[in-house]
Amino acid sequence: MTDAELARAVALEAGALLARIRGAGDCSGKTLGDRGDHDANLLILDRLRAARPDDFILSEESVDDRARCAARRVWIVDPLDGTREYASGSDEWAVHIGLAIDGRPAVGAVAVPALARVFATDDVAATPPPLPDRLRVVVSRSRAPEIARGVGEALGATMIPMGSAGAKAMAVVDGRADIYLHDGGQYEWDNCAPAAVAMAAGLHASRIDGSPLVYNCENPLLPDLLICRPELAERVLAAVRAGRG
Ligand SMILES: Nc1ncnc2c1ncn2[C@@H]1O[C@H](COP(=O)(O)O)[C@@H](OP(=O)(O)O)[C@H]1O
Ligand SMILES: [Mg+2]
Repeated sequence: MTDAELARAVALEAGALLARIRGAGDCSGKTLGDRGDHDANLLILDRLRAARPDDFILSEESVDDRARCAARRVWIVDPLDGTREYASGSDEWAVHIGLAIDGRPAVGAVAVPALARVFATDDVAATPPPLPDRLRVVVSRSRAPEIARGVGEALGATMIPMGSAGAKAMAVVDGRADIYLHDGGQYEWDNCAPAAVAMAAGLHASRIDGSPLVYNCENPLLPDLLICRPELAERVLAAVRAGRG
Protein backbone atom coordinates (compact mmCIF):
# COMPACT_ATOMS: atom_id res chain seq x y z
CA MET A 1 0.00 0.00 0.00
CA THR A 2 1.39 3.43 -0.90
CA ASP A 3 1.37 6.28 1.63
CA ALA A 4 -1.50 7.95 -0.23
CA GLU A 5 -3.53 4.73 -0.29
CA LEU A 6 -2.92 4.29 3.42
CA ALA A 7 -3.94 7.90 4.15
CA ARG A 8 -7.15 7.46 2.14
CA ALA A 9 -8.07 4.14 3.79
CA VAL A 10 -7.50 5.50 7.30
CA ALA A 11 -9.40 8.75 6.62
CA LEU A 12 -12.31 6.76 5.18
CA GLU A 13 -12.47 4.41 8.14
CA ALA A 14 -12.22 7.20 10.72
CA GLY A 15 -14.91 9.23 8.90
CA ALA A 16 -17.25 6.22 8.94
CA LEU A 17 -16.57 5.66 12.65
CA LEU A 18 -17.37 9.29 13.44
CA ALA A 19 -20.60 9.13 11.44
CA ARG A 20 -21.60 5.94 13.33
CA ILE A 21 -20.83 7.48 16.72
CA ARG A 22 -23.01 10.50 15.96
CA GLY A 23 -25.70 8.39 14.32
CA ALA A 24 -26.01 6.20 17.42
CA GLY A 25 -27.50 9.24 19.17
CA ASP A 26 -26.44 8.22 22.68
CA CYS A 27 -24.62 11.48 23.45
CA SER A 28 -24.58 15.06 22.22
CA GLY A 29 -22.79 18.40 22.47
CA LYS A 30 -19.37 18.45 24.12
CA THR A 31 -19.59 14.78 25.16
CA LEU A 32 -20.18 13.81 21.54
CA GLY A 33 -17.28 15.97 20.31
CA ASP A 34 -14.92 14.56 22.94
CA ARG A 35 -15.95 10.99 22.15
CA GLY A 36 -15.50 11.54 18.41
CA ASP A 37 -12.04 13.11 18.90
CA HIS A 38 -10.96 10.30 21.23
CA ASP A 39 -12.28 7.26 19.35
CA ALA A 40 -11.22 8.48 15.90
CA ASN A 41 -7.76 9.23 17.27
CA LEU A 42 -7.37 5.69 18.68
CA LEU A 43 -8.39 4.16 15.37
CA ILE A 44 -6.00 6.35 13.37
CA LEU A 45 -3.03 5.70 15.68
CA ASP A 46 -3.70 1.97 15.56
CA ARG A 47 -3.85 1.84 11.75
CA LEU A 48 -0.84 4.08 11.14
CA ARG A 49 1.33 2.34 13.74
CA ALA A 50 0.48 -1.06 12.29
CA ALA A 51 1.23 -0.02 8.71
CA ARG A 52 4.20 2.32 9.31
CA PRO A 53 5.84 1.34 12.62
CA ASP A 54 8.95 3.45 11.97
CA ASP A 55 7.11 6.74 11.36
CA PHE A 56 6.25 9.36 13.97
CA ILE A 57 2.73 10.71 14.45
CA LEU A 58 1.72 14.21 15.51
CA SER A 59 -1.98 14.24 16.42
CA GLU A 60 -4.20 16.95 17.82
CA GLU A 61 -5.48 14.41 20.32
CA SER A 62 -2.19 12.85 21.54
CA VAL A 63 0.69 13.99 23.71
CA ASP A 64 3.37 15.42 21.42
CA ASP A 65 6.55 13.31 21.25
CA ARG A 66 9.20 15.90 20.33
CA ALA A 67 11.52 13.14 19.12
CA ARG A 68 9.50 13.55 15.90
CA CYS A 69 11.45 16.77 15.21
CA ALA A 70 14.50 14.75 14.17
CA ALA A 71 12.49 12.45 11.89
CA ARG A 72 12.09 12.89 8.13
CA ARG A 73 8.61 11.33 7.97
CA VAL A 74 5.85 12.43 10.34
CA TRP A 75 2.14 11.72 9.99
CA ILE A 76 0.24 14.84 11.00
CA VAL A 77 -3.38 14.02 11.82
CA ASP A 78 -6.54 15.71 12.96
CA PRO A 79 -8.99 12.92 13.81
CA LEU A 80 -11.93 15.32 13.74
CA ASP A 81 -11.51 18.77 12.25
CA GLY A 82 -14.57 20.89 12.88
CA THR A 83 -15.32 19.30 16.24
CA ARG A 84 -17.61 22.22 17.10
CA GLU A 85 -19.72 21.64 13.98
CA TYR A 86 -19.72 17.83 14.38
CA ALA A 87 -20.93 18.16 17.96
CA SER A 88 -23.70 20.56 16.96
CA GLY A 89 -25.08 18.23 14.27
CA SER A 90 -23.65 20.11 11.28
CA ASP A 91 -21.99 18.31 8.35
CA GLU A 92 -19.05 20.74 8.15
CA TRP A 93 -16.32 18.47 9.53
CA ALA A 94 -13.52 16.34 8.14
CA VAL A 95 -10.77 13.83 8.96
CA HIS A 96 -7.18 14.84 8.11
CA ILE A 97 -4.42 12.30 7.52
CA GLY A 98 -1.28 14.11 6.33
CA LEU A 99 2.30 12.99 5.91
CA ALA A 100 5.06 15.58 6.10
CA ILE A 101 8.35 14.53 4.54
CA ASP A 102 11.30 16.82 5.27
CA GLY A 103 8.83 19.44 6.49
CA ARG A 104 6.74 19.54 3.32
CA PRO A 105 3.08 18.48 3.06
CA ALA A 106 3.93 15.58 0.77
CA VAL A 107 1.01 13.15 1.04
CA GLY A 108 -2.45 13.32 2.49
CA ALA A 109 -6.11 12.51 2.52
CA VAL A 110 -9.10 14.52 3.73
CA ALA A 111 -12.36 12.68 4.33
CA VAL A 112 -15.44 14.85 3.97
CA PRO A 113 -18.30 12.54 5.01
CA ALA A 114 -20.91 15.16 4.05
CA LEU A 115 -19.83 14.70 0.42
CA ALA A 116 -19.33 10.94 0.88
CA ARG A 117 -15.84 11.56 -0.45
CA VAL A 118 -12.19 11.19 0.47
CA PHE A 119 -9.83 13.54 -1.36
CA ALA A 120 -6.29 12.15 -1.54
CA THR A 121 -3.04 13.31 -3.06
CA ASP A 122 -3.00 10.45 -5.57
CA ASP A 123 -6.42 11.03 -7.09
CA VAL A 124 -7.29 14.71 -7.30
CA ALA A 125 -7.70 16.11 -10.77
CA ALA A 126 -5.69 19.22 -11.60
CA THR A 127 -8.34 20.45 -14.06
CA PRO A 128 -10.27 23.21 -12.32
CA PRO A 129 -13.47 24.67 -13.75
CA PRO A 130 -13.31 28.21 -15.18
CA LEU A 131 -13.25 31.00 -12.58
CA PRO A 132 -16.67 32.55 -11.90
CA ASP A 133 -17.32 36.27 -12.55
CA ARG A 134 -17.64 36.86 -8.83
CA LEU A 135 -14.95 35.12 -6.78
CA ARG A 136 -15.89 33.05 -3.69
CA VAL A 137 -13.85 33.12 -0.48
CA VAL A 138 -14.46 30.40 2.15
CA VAL A 139 -13.78 31.47 5.72
CA SER A 140 -14.15 30.04 9.19
CA ARG A 141 -17.76 30.06 10.36
CA SER A 142 -16.82 30.94 13.94
CA ARG A 143 -13.50 32.80 13.52
CA ALA A 144 -13.52 34.54 10.14
CA PRO A 145 -10.37 36.68 10.15
CA GLU A 146 -10.55 40.42 9.56
CA ILE A 147 -7.94 40.15 6.79
CA ALA A 148 -10.20 37.78 4.81
CA ARG A 149 -13.01 40.31 4.89
CA GLY A 150 -10.60 42.96 3.57
CA VAL A 151 -9.31 40.68 0.82
CA GLY A 152 -12.88 39.74 -0.11
CA GLU A 153 -13.81 43.41 -0.45
CA ALA A 154 -10.68 44.20 -2.49
CA LEU A 155 -11.53 41.37 -4.92
CA GLY A 156 -15.29 42.03 -4.94
CA ALA A 157 -15.78 38.46 -3.75
CA THR A 158 -18.62 36.64 -2.03
CA MET A 159 -17.78 35.35 1.46
CA ILE A 160 -18.87 31.78 2.30
CA PRO A 161 -18.69 30.83 5.99
CA MET A 162 -17.98 27.13 6.58
CA GLY A 163 -16.70 24.99 9.45
CA SER A 164 -13.53 22.83 9.24
CA ALA A 165 -10.27 23.70 7.51
CA GLY A 166 -10.42 20.44 5.54
CA ALA A 167 -13.98 21.05 4.35
CA LYS A 168 -13.03 24.58 3.24
CA ALA A 169 -9.84 23.52 1.47
CA MET A 170 -11.72 20.73 -0.35
CA ALA A 171 -14.35 23.28 -1.44
CA VAL A 172 -11.53 25.02 -3.33
CA VAL A 173 -10.20 21.68 -4.63
CA ASP A 174 -13.54 20.72 -6.16
CA GLY A 175 -14.39 24.17 -7.48
CA ARG A 176 -17.13 25.26 -5.04
CA ALA A 177 -14.89 28.12 -3.89
CA ASP A 178 -11.84 29.92 -5.25
CA ILE A 179 -9.96 31.09 -2.15
CA TYR A 180 -9.56 29.87 1.45
CA LEU A 181 -7.83 32.37 3.70
CA HIS A 182 -7.22 31.98 7.42
CA ASP A 183 -5.38 33.99 10.05
CA GLY A 184 -5.29 34.20 13.82
CA GLY A 185 -4.62 30.59 14.80
CA GLN A 186 -4.41 27.04 13.52
CA TYR A 187 -2.06 24.15 14.16
CA GLU A 188 -0.17 21.87 11.79
CA TRP A 189 -2.88 19.18 12.05
CA ASP A 190 -5.53 21.66 10.90
CA ASN A 191 -3.88 22.28 7.56
CA CYS A 192 -1.19 19.67 6.69
CA ALA A 193 -3.44 17.15 4.91
CA PRO A 194 -5.62 19.88 3.33
CA ALA A 195 -2.51 21.64 2.00
CA ALA A 196 -1.06 18.37 0.67
CA VAL A 197 -4.25 17.57 -1.23
CA ALA A 198 -4.63 21.16 -2.49
CA MET A 199 -1.06 21.20 -3.81
CA ALA A 200 -1.54 17.81 -5.48
CA ALA A 201 -4.57 19.34 -7.21
CA GLY A 202 -2.36 22.12 -8.59
CA LEU A 203 -3.59 24.81 -6.21
CA HIS A 204 -1.48 27.46 -4.49
CA ALA A 205 -0.91 26.78 -0.76
CA SER A 206 1.25 29.03 1.42
CA ARG A 207 1.38 31.23 4.49
CA ILE A 208 -0.44 34.51 3.93
CA ASP A 209 2.88 36.33 3.46
CA GLY A 210 3.55 33.99 0.53
CA SER A 211 6.20 31.92 2.32
CA PRO A 212 6.04 28.11 2.22
CA LEU A 213 4.07 26.02 4.68
CA VAL A 214 6.62 24.20 6.85
CA TYR A 215 5.60 21.20 8.97
CA ASN A 216 7.02 19.12 11.80
CA CYS A 217 8.22 22.25 13.61
CA GLU A 218 8.96 22.07 17.31
CA ASN A 219 6.02 24.38 17.96
CA PRO A 220 3.14 23.07 15.81
CA LEU A 221 1.38 26.45 15.73
CA LEU A 222 0.77 27.38 12.09
CA PRO A 223 -1.63 30.26 12.44
CA ASP A 224 -2.38 31.39 8.91
CA LEU A 225 -2.73 30.00 5.44
CA LEU A 226 -3.86 30.71 1.92
CA ILE A 227 -5.18 28.03 -0.42
CA CYS A 228 -6.41 29.32 -3.75
CA ARG A 229 -6.47 28.90 -7.49
CA PRO A 230 -2.88 29.56 -8.64
CA GLU A 231 -3.92 32.33 -11.04
CA LEU A 232 -5.31 34.29 -8.05
CA ALA A 233 -2.35 33.90 -5.68
CA GLU A 234 -0.52 37.12 -6.57
CA ARG A 235 -3.70 39.21 -6.34
CA VAL A 236 -4.66 37.71 -3.00
CA LEU A 237 -1.16 38.09 -1.52
CA ALA A 238 -1.05 41.72 -2.71
CA ALA A 239 -4.46 42.36 -1.11
CA VAL A 240 -3.21 40.80 2.15
CA ARG A 241 -0.14 43.07 2.09
CA ALA A 242 -2.30 46.11 1.41
CA GLY A 243 -4.74 45.10 4.16
CA ARG A 244 -1.95 44.73 6.69
CA GLY A 245 -0.61 48.16 5.78
N1 LIG B 1 -7.82 31.22 16.09
C1 LIG B 1 -7.66 29.89 16.19
N2 LIG B 1 -6.88 29.35 17.15
C2 LIG B 1 -6.72 28.01 17.26
N3 LIG B 1 -7.30 27.11 16.42
C3 LIG B 1 -8.07 27.60 15.45
C4 LIG B 1 -8.29 29.01 15.27
N4 LIG B 1 -9.10 29.18 14.21
C5 LIG B 1 -9.38 27.94 13.74
N5 LIG B 1 -8.75 26.99 14.48
C6 LIG B 1 -8.86 25.53 14.31
O1 LIG B 1 -8.86 25.23 12.92
C7 LIG B 1 -9.84 24.25 12.62
C8 LIG B 1 -10.81 24.82 11.62
O2 LIG B 1 -11.46 25.92 12.20
P1 LIG B 1 -12.70 26.62 11.51
O3 LIG B 1 -13.77 25.57 11.42
O4 LIG B 1 -13.05 27.74 12.42
O5 LIG B 1 -12.23 27.04 10.18
C9 LIG B 1 -10.53 23.87 13.94
O6 LIG B 1 -9.93 22.66 14.37
P2 LIG B 1 -10.65 21.58 15.34
O7 LIG B 1 -12.09 21.52 15.00
O8 LIG B 1 -9.90 20.34 15.01
O9 LIG B 1 -10.39 22.07 16.73
C10 LIG B 1 -10.20 25.06 14.84
O10 LIG B 1 -10.06 24.71 16.20
MG1 LIG C 1 -8.62 20.86 13.41
